[in-house]
Amino acid sequence: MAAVVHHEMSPILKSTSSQWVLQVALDVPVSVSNTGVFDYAPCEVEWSSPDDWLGRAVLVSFGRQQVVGWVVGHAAQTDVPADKLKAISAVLAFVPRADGMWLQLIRFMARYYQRGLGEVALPALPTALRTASQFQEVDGRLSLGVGKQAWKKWQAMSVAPAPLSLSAGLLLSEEQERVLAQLTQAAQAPRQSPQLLFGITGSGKTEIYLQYLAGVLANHPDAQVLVLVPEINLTPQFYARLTARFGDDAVVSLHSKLNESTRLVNFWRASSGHARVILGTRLSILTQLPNLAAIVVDEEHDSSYRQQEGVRYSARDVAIYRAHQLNIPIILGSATPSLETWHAAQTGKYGLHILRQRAISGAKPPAVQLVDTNKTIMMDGLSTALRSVIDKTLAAGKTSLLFQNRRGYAPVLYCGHCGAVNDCTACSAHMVYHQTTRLLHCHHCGTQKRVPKACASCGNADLLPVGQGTQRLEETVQNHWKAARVRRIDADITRKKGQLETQLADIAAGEVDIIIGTQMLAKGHDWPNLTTVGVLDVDGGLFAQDYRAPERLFAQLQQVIGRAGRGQHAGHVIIQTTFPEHPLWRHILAHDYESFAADELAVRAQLGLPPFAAHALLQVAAPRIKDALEFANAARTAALNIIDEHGFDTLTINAAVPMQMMRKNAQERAQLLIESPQRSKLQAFLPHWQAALTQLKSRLTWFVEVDPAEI
Ligand SMILES: Nc1ncnc2c1ncn2[C@@H]1O[C@H](COP(=O)(O)OP(=O)(O)OP(=O)(O)O)[C@@H](O)[C@H]1O
Ligand SMILES: [Zn+2]
Repeated sequence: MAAVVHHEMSPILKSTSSQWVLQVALDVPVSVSNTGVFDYAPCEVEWSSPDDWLGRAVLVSFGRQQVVGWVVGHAAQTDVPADKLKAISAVLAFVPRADGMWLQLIRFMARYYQRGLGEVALPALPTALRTASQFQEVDGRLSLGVGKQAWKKWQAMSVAPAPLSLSAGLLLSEEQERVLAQLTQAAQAPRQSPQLLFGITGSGKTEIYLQYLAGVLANHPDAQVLVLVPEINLTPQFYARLTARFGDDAVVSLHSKLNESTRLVNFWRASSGHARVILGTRLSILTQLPNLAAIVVDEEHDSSYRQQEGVRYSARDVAIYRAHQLNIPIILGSATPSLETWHAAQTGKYGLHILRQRAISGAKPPAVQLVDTNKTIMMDGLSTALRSVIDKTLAAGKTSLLFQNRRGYAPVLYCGHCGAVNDCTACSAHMVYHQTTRLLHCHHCGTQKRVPKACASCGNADLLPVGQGTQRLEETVQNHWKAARVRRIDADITRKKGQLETQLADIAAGEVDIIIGTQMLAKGHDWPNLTTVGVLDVDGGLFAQDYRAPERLFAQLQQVIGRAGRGQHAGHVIIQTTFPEHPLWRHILAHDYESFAADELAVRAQLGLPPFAAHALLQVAAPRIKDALEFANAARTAALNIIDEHGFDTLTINAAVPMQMMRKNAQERAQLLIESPQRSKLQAFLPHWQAALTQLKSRLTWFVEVDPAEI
């Protein structure tokens, strides 16, 4: 395993002539350069072999700017004329050198997701390290701008892999013990395969991860382990459990809400091999970890693992590749596995380990009751049954959670006179009325505007907020239960620094009676005092168009239901619905993921949808839909030509169509879906198509998403 060394600040050296050129990956879109790799001459360094350059972060001039890049290869020749070939400006010793495995990972991602190497590789660095202007020349040496203090702090740290200070784990239940033994056994196999830990909510998966990882870390004094969680707001609780078990010095977290200085130090600690336990959100899967020995992906089904900007990848899938590449164990944990993972476990491709009971003895899955809102008197969205359960919960000194997956006050501001609603001018969407800011917000493009005094169409001054969001629910609840301590948790409160932390701390301290929250709250949290959950207004999800909608809704409901009754006290869940006959409820009432998954997989198999097929989706955006469709149709013709020429016979090229939400951010969007029952056929086709698309030389924005989240 690699030793940990501290880097000196690197000298800036002038160029020399050389027999070979270096290939440097830069973060430019694929529409500019298919590969994202550019040739440079080496600058003068103490190393003699071109191999010594591999994996170094460097500063180079590109156009009129200095930019940061990675050296990913070298070659004997270049097409760049000698007088045009520029030399590398400096080697950035602030970035630990990447090893061959990491370069291979980046290559795999670029190929699989059809993007440039630099587009994949550069986001692996904290912003301060990939921004050329942050590097300043002082006395012939490079110094870091904003990161200077962080660098000093890191330089003062011990360079060796951090020692663990291990605390004893909990005494495992029989079931946990058995699963831990199975996982340990699986880790002995000569060829590792992913292991699915399918455990109901509250079954003690986290404790198993901790004890499993303790074993891995004890095996080797340098070993590093990576724990992925889907959401930043899950990191504080998880971090606390990790540091309590492994010691403060051994654990770092990596996510985008850290301040730049902490982010830098944590990045150095992780990428140098110093930190032993790395807790991160999806972006951390790109971090170089020289001694990586095991990976855990918690809530593996969660859609937050999909990167939706820039290179669109699934961090879960990249984690699986990374484990495969290094032949190290990977555990995928979930109470509601993704159907892809479940299918792989059913067919024996992945190991399967099941926890059917709650970890705390006596704790049971909560009783779930459906309330037919057609047949009951509703008061401000709350049924009589729900109100009376909340009354009882309050009287018992316990906590209730109301799940309302829509933030803001009301989703529509409606003119009672002419029926006009307030729509976003840039998106095909209504603007949501927010009472806290007294503004209309577009949840798609972020536009905000003042609430109009009167209807723009007819002048009527009486505009009505219609429908319910979390803010309105908060108001209703507080009016109804005047003495109750009510807290709302949704994405809006996270904008104020520290507010989320305070709210979560209040809840954990048992100082909250009624919690109102969106899906942000639904997962992962462990509050023993929470006994009652009310689910409001999820009917929209029953009839959504996307084929993954039932899977998402089932997972979301299982998660939110799973927050109730985790301690010694029985839980009670009330779901309000206008469609009590919908088949999904049968599985929910029975807490039966397996029957749900079997039904859903049968549908997918019949329709030839993932995991029984692979998808790639072209998305095109233009000011006018006509132009977007024109490009998508040209892309379709190009695809058909490639199939004619190369004979990729199993591919289906669908028609180019406007996207379901056509307008967004003042752009109109079209899409084109390509399907194949065999992933390898689709993968073989994509590079040809990507090259053809680049040839179309359009100024429109377009990209291809491999394994798209939604179609
Ligand atoms: N062996 C054990 N003995 C006693 N308590 C345990 C044991 N294992 C876990 N617990 C406790 O049970 C509760 C639930 O465990 P944990 O949060 O790990 O469940 P989980 O399976 O990760 O749940 P979820 O999927 O809902 O997040 C926690 O309070 C945890 O401390
Ligand atoms: Zn908008």
